[in-house]
Parts: sequence; C-alpha cells; structure tokens
Amino acid sequence: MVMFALTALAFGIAGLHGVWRVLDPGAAHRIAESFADTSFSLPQAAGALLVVFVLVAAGVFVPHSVFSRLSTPAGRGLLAGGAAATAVASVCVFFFPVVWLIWITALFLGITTALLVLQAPHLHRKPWRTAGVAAVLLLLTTYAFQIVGGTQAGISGVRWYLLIGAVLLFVSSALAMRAPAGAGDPVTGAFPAGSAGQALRGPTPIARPWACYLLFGVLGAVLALAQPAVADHRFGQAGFAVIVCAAFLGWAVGYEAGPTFAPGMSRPRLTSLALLTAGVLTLALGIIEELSGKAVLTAIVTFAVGVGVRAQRYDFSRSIGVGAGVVAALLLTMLDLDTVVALSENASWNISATTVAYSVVGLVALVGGIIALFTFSPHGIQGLGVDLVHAFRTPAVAAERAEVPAASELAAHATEHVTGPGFFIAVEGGDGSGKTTQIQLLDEHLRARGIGPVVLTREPGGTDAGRAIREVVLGGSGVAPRSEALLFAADRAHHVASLIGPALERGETVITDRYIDSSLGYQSAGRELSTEDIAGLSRWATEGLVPHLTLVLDIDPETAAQRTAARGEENHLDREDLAFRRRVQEAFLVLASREPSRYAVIDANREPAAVAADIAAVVDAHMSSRGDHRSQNHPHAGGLAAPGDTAPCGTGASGTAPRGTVPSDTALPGTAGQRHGSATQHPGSTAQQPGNAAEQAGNAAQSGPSASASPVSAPASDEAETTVLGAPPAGSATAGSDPSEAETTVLPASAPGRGAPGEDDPTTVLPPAVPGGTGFGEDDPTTVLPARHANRSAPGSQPPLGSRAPEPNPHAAPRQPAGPAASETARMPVVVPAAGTGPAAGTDPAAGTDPAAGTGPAAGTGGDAAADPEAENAREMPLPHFHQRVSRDRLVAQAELERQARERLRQSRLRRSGREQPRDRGGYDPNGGSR
Ligand SMILES: Nc1ncnc2c1ncn2[C@@H]1O[C@H](COP(=O)(O)OP(=O)(O)OP(=O)(O)O)[C@@H](O)[C@H]1O
Ligand SMILES: Cc1cn([C@H]2C[C@H](O)[C@@H](COP(=O)(O)O)O2)c(=O)[nH]c1=O
Repeated sequence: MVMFALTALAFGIAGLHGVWRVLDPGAAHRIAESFADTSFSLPQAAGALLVVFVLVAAGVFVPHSVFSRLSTPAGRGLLAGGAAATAVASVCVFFFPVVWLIWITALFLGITTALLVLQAPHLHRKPWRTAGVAAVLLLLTTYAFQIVGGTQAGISGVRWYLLIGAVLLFVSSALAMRAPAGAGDPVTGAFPAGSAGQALRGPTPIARPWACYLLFGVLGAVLALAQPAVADHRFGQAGFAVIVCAAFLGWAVGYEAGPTFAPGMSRPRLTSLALLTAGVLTLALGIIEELSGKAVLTAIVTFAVGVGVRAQRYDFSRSIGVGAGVVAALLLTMLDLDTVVALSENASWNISATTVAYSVVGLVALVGGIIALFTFSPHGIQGLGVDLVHAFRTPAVAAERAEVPAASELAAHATEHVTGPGFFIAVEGGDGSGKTTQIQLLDEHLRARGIGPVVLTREPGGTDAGRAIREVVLGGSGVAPRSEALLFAADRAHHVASLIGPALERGETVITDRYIDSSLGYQSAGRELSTEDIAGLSRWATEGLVPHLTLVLDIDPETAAQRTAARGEENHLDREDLAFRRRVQEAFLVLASREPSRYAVIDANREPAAVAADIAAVVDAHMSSRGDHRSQNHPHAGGLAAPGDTAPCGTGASGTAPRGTVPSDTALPGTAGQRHGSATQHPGSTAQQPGNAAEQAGNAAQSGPSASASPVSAPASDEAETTVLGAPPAGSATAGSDPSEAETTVLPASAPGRGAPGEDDPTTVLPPAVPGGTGFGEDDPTTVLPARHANRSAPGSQPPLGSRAPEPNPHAAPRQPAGPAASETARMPVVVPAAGTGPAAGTDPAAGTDPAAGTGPAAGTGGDAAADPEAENAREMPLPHFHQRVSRDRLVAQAELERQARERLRQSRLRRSGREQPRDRGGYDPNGGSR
C-alpha cells in the first residue's frame, strides 16, 4: 500500500511537472538544450552500468561459501563492517563521482548484500519489499531535484540519494553490532512467518524450468533497460525512478496475485501465457517513446513475470534468470545504433540501441511463450480455448483450486459418517523423534488415570494386512515413490476400516503411531509428490476420518538421525538425508499451524519424561474438554451425538471423530492454496470457522467455558518453540454447519469412492480419475470438463451412482474391487490419464487413441517414472486429463451441470445414514501386543 500511495504520488508530481512544462514552453527548450550540451554516450554508459552489475553480482555470489562457515557473531561483525565500508565508499562517490569509485561501491554493496542474505534469508524472498522502498526513495529524491532544478538536476538528486543511503548504512552498521546474540536465530518448532510455504515446498524441481528462467530474464532486462531508455528518451533521472518503481510494483502485485490469478486456468498454461504476454509487451516497450507509457507497460510486463513464475513450483535460482536478462539487455544497449525509420510522411520510428534491446528480449520471450504453450503443459494447446473462457471464472472447481476446499469438503464429509464416541489420537514426527517411546508413556499415563480401553496401533502395520504391506513398503530398498504412496494409503484404508473405525465406534481411545500427516510429510514434502494427490488418496482411504488430536513431536532432524542411527534398526526411509528429514519435519509444523485446535507441537529434543509430561497435559486437556466420557472403562459412555449438539470443544464433532479435514494444500501455505485449517462437525453441530492460528488463539481467549476451563492455552502464534495448542472456542463459529457451504464442492477430490456419475445421467460432472484429481492444485494442468458416459478409472473405481443402491452404504467404497477390473468400458474415449499420472494410466481402452496416453511409462508400460523425462514432467503434473473435444454448447452448459450435480450430491448426502460394521479387528502394541 505504501508503494502504491507513493507511486501514485510520484505520478501526480510527474503530471504536475508536465503541466508546468506545458505552461512554460521555454522550460522544455532549456531542458533540451542542456541535453544537447552534454557529451553523454549511451554505449559507454551502458558498459559502465554492466560493470556495476557484474561487480554487485560478484559480491553477492563469490563469498557465500566462505561466509557461511563463520560463526554468528563473526558474521554479524562482518556484516556491520561491510555496511560501514559501503557507506564510506558511497560518501566518497558523493564527493568524487568518478566511475571506478562507483565500481568499488558496487562490489562492497554486493558483499554486504550477500552477508545480509546469509544472516536474514527471509529478506531475500520478496526483494521488492526492500528494493521497492529504495526505488520509491529514489523517485522522491530525484523528483524533488527535477522540480526545483529541471531535468538535468535529477542527476544531482542521485548523488544526494547516495548520501542518504550512506547515512542509513552507517546506522544499520551500528545496529547490526548492537543486536543481541541469538536474535533471529531459528528455534525448533518455529519458522519465520511467511516462509512456511517455501519451507514446505522445499526444492521442488520442475522438469523444464526454462519458461521461468525466461520470465526472470525479462524482469532483469526491463530493470536494466530503465536507465538507458531514460537516457535515450531524455526523461530525466526521475523517469528512471518511475520506471523502476513501476517494475517493482508490477512484480510485487503479480507475485502476490499469482496463485489466485485466473483460477480457471491451468497453471502451466498460465505460465506460458504470462511469458507470451511479457514478450509482446516488451516488444511494445521498445516502440513506445513516452514515459508514462513505458512505466505502465513495464508494470504490466513485470506483473506477468510475477504471475507466471508464481504459478509454478520451482527450484532454481531467479538470480540466474535475472542476471542473464540484465547482461543481455546491457550488451545489446552497447551497440552504437541510432536509425530513424520513416513509417509514413508524418510518422517515423527512432530505432536506438535500447529499442533493439527491448525488441530482442521481447521477441525471445514471445517465441518462448509460444513454444511453452505447446510444450510446457502436458496437453499442449488442447483445451486452450476452454482455459481462456474459464480463466477468470470461479466455477466450483476453480474456487477449490484457489482458496476454499477445506471448509467445504469438511462440511461435505461431515454428513457422511458418524463415527463412534471414541477418542482418536495420532502421534506424528520424524523418524527417531520418540513416538514409540512416548506412546508407551502416554498409555501408562492413561492407564493410571483409569482411561480405557486404549488401542495402540501404528502405520504402516497396524493390522495383519498392514504388516504385509509394511514388509513390502519398508523392506529392502523400497518401492517407487508412487507405489510407496499407494501402499501407505492401502494400509491406512484397511487400518481405518478394520481397526480404528470399529474401536472408535466402541468408544475406545485409539492412539496411532503415524497417520495421514506422515504421508503428507514423507510422500508429499519428502518425496515431493503432489500434495493434492497424497491428501486426496488419504482422504479417500480413510473416508475423511481425522484424529481428534494430533501430537507432533518436533525434533531437530540431526538429533533424530543420531537417535535412529544409534538404535540400529533403520529402514530405507530412516536413511534419507537431512534435507529430506527437514522437509518432513517442516511439513508437520505447517500442518500443525493450520489447525491449532486439533494439533499440539511438542518439543521432542528433551528428556523423555519432559516430553511425556507435556503430552499428558495436552491429552488430558483435550479429553477433559470433551467430557472424558470414557474414564470409567465405559465404552459408548459419550454416546452418539445428536444432530444439533454443540461440540464442547473445537476438536471435532461432539463425541465423534471428525471427518474430512485432510489438508489438501500443504504445499501452498501463504498462497492461493492457503486454506485455513478447519474442524468438521456433525451436521447441526457447531463447526469451527476456518481460521489461522492467531485468529483461533484470539477466539480461544474470548471463548466459552470449555476453552477457559482448559489448562492448555492456545498459542498466540505458530512460532512458539513448544506450541501447546489448546481448545478452541466452544461456539466459535457456525459457518461450517451451513449446508450451503457443502454446496461449494462439486464432487470433491476426496471422494473417489463416492459420487460417481451415473451413466444414465446426462447432467453429471465428471469426478476426478485419481484422488485429488479435480485440479485444485497449483500445478494442475487441467480444466475439468463436464462429461457424460465417462467412467472413473481411479483406484477402486466405483460403479456409477445410478447403479448403486438408493441408500448407498458409505463404507462400500473400500470393498469395491480396485483397479482396471472395476472399470467399466467407456462408451466414449473420455478419461485418459496422462502419462505417468497414476494407476489408472493404461486402464482406459481409449488410452491408445490419445497421443498423450502412449507417451508415458504409465500408459500401460509400467516404466520407471524417475528415469524418463516425460514422466518426470508428469510427476509434476500428475492429475488426470480429460482429452475430450468439448463442444461450445457443452461449455455453456457447464455451470448448469455443476449446479445440478451439487444439488444431487447434497440430496444424496442428506439421505445417507448407513454405517458399516467392522470387519476385521486387530491391534498393535509396539511391543507386539495390544491391550
Ligand atoms: N527423549 C529422548 N531422548 C533421547 N533418546 C530418545 C528419546 N526418546 C526416544 N529415544 C530413543 O531414540 C530412539 C528412537 O525412539 P523411538 O523408537 O521412540 O522413536 P520413533 O519416533 O518411534 O522412531 P521411528 O519413527 O523410527 O520408529 C530409541 O532408541 C529411543 O530409545
Ligand atoms: C505411515 C507412513 C509412514 N511412512 C514412513 C515413515 C517411517 O520412515 C516409516 C515407518 O516407520 P516407523 O518406524 O513405524 O515410524 O514409514 C511414510 O513414509 N508414509 C506414511 O504414510
């Protein structure tokens, strides 16, 4: 907002300046004369600028490895020294503005920046915040000078600006020295606000990041060309500041808006179109010869860059792209070019070096954008029209992708099952965090309190079938990542259906050593599989059952690694490297920060007894706030909650295990996917409003008796070292109970086992072919189209809704034979999973008819995804694709189809009341038994 206001102000001043010039024609003449007098040479200036840039870059890059070995106090001392040295050099430039002094200052500046980034990496993440403020300062300084002394005076403004910078550097140097030791050092269990998404996203490589490099290249070029263009067109130094401000502004808005921008468009396509747009507008930048036009176009170009790069998960250095763009642009500017091309009798085009530079960069981006349109998306240009038509609409699917799924899906799931009155605890944490040890201690604690029965179980391997799966998935060197994900989900499905669900129905307390979050941590954050798919898979496997309480044992990954190494029994996952462990650990923390009412983060670096004491306190608080109805070994003491009951605390539905809130966007916190954690409720009961940790903490403070009675306090933020997350407000919100909210989900990704379209139903919106496949993810390459007579090919394909009993048993899903055998023959070649997208690939008879289907290893070949570049790309774009040519009429009808599908879904949920009886009982004791 500050940037906006200041830039608006600057434009206002520019406007006034223009008026003044119009009112005083002599002034314009004088300015032109003063330029004519100078011996300014653009090629030389561009060369000098290039050296400045290279020296800054050298300073930023070269010493990293040296500095990173320094201890914190030494690093801080060096930072203070660097700032002081830069300040001294800047003062020297002020008095002796010679070019070699400017270069020395540039080198110092680079080194100081490198030191700063090492000490405070978060400062580097959104450069427009810091550089933007500097640009606005420059704008104000140079305008002030130009208004008083004319265009030429703007140059003196730059010198004074340098002096202001020097003073600020002296001050910051002193502050850096005085900062208390340890300030800003990371603490376990905490992550800097805003960095969670980045932390969890981790280094997610994309197969072909060249489009992102090109986008950053355009950004570098337009920034670098601002000064030469200004000199070329004699806009004055303030003109430079205007263009730079516009560039930062556009970039910032684009980057922030990126995840939600054009929600109806697939992300690879958005990136491609952004590149294409940036190319066209950069070309235009070369043609336009007027300041405000240049500034506005620059802002739109950088906006496109922001949107385009943010639409991708990426793991590459933006500095490389920006650096290449800067160097290319400045080298082109050094060409000594100045030609006038007559366009007509009255119009001519002045081709200068900057014009050429803009044009070349724009052309490269334009060509790159066109190539990206064909190759970046797995679909090529197929469906481009659909994406364009739907780009700015927020159909249900697009809305899910953008912002809302958790709440709506919760509401949807809440109507499906009522689980028994038991209490469900999951213990999560990295390998060696002490889960097994703590579960034993918790069991003892509950036993001492007279709470029982308590079922101790684990994943994988809580059941007989699960033990066989454990052997497969953890034995030897493991299986392919996707198989791994499916096997964990398979174990979980059976675990819930045969052990956890029935135990909860009986009113028992279930403590599981790992649950859904482990899949999100290991397979999504760790293995870097799509979070959407992993969440969807678990959601489907568990039919949305989530624990009342999840205890996250937060441990320094190095300590945990030492513990597992000392213990001696390591599986292949235990032996993953530290980066992997860190990603897993951070994923748990992100998940916990989403739903503080359902999570507690415990510092597990401490002695077992201290950890156990915290856990006992948290569990006691949660249990007592629920009425602790099982404390007399009295199964079903709590009974089933009647619709309309109010949950005594926000841990879930009243007396029931909550269903549904499997976070589906863990890779995107702080972005479009920043969906708030939620708890679900039995219909009619109060539901917790989606909200962030801080909001919920705030709510808790004002909440009713249950919250205030709890000995556990809600955290003020998610940065507490040991975050003991307390009970949320009793009547915190009611939004989730609004049936209309359920309607915001069209056949959610969570439900491959239900809601399949009826073949006889012409108004069915095709559900996803794989869990999570509705396209909610940032990396979703598809637009979901309505389809008729299409069959699902998801794991556990279901018969169409129309063929099911009128009152379908919601537990029926897992019983359906999975895989190809269950797929019915498609009457139309509609569902063709993309190459390598999952188990369904190759199962559709239409696969052979689609060119894309045969390209990937999964299309019937069963090849290794990791080995194949195509498959590697598919790994990033793992959602199903609907290769159907869509008629215009159908597109027009889509909104109506979705509405009808929603209505039917809502009706069918309302009708559902069946409940499956347990089929398989088992139990797990970490020591081999159960009690
Ligand atoms: N608080 C603690 N301090 C030191 N050592 C501990 C602590 N808790 C557990 N340990 C030891 O660390 C090792 C791993 O503990 P434990 O098996 O409980 O962890 P885990 O999280 O269940 O591991 P995994 O996930 O690999 O099964 C064991 O040797 C255990 O004795
Ligand atoms: C449930 C689940 C587990 N894992 C991994 C995590 C561990 O490395 C092993 C289980 O070993 P433990 O000694 O029983 O903790 O499996 C996973 O990657 N994904 C999951 O969903």
